[in-house]
Amino acid sequence: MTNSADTCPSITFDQVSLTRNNKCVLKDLSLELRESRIGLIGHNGSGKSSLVRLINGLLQPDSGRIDVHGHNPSCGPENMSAQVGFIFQNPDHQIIFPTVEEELCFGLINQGVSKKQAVQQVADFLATQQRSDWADQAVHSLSDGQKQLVCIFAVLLMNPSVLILDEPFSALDLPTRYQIMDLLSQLPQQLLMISHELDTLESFERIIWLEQGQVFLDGPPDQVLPAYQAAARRARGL
Ligand SMILES: Nc1ncnc2c1ncn2[C@@H]1O[C@H](COP(=O)(O)OP(=O)(O)OP(=O)(O)O)[C@@H](O)[C@H]1O
Repeated sequence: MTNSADTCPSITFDQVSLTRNNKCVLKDLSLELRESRIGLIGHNGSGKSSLVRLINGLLQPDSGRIDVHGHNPSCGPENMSAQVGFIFQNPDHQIIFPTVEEELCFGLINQGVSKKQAVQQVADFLATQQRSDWADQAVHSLSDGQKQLVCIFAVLLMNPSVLILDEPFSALDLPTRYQIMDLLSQLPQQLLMISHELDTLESFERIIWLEQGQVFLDGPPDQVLPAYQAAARRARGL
């Protein structure tokens, strides 16, 4: 994935702590995120998904301050949807409506666009993606990769300034993964991506490795990714 922008407005975490189920998940975390392509890695349970859910207000911190391009996510996910687009691992957790057109219109209508205008915007957008034939399709008739594309399209139609992807490739075959990586690489938005597939992060500008809710290593991919792989091998006694 190539970088499509230099630096972005900042996402700032200032001494943020988060507890879930009486367990400290993030500890006094301070981060300044300005790069346009940032990867988040770390073992299961290290706090990656929790961290990104703080950015769009799906979770609220116990203490500390978060600023997302000048917006405070304490206003909740509905109010952050214009700033932050969130793409989950499993598209079935995101898709609500029976047809692609209805699914894509939903966010726009929520933003106050009239139904007629939303339908037109969706048609125009699908045309730019050479997917006009998808409008009337039943979402359940699409493959997992195509459903993931629908989720990405739905988010892009809202034109957020930040895109968060939480393991977006785990259910996809290689050609579909490459297709989506190609699409993402061309976007002007700031992009934060959690991935266990390290090759998808190789061209990012910055990789943050979380361990037990704290930053273990933070730097360019050619430093952080090999260190992470070496640690994983050591942990397996290899
Ligand atoms: N829905 C939840 N309710 C309560 N606690 C949760 C929930 N999800 C996660 N946690 C807690 O938060 C901790 C961090 O989880 P999180 O999902 O942020 O980690 P992660 O690094 O994204 O893991 P993974 O790579 O497995 O997705 C977990 O160890 C767990 O204790």
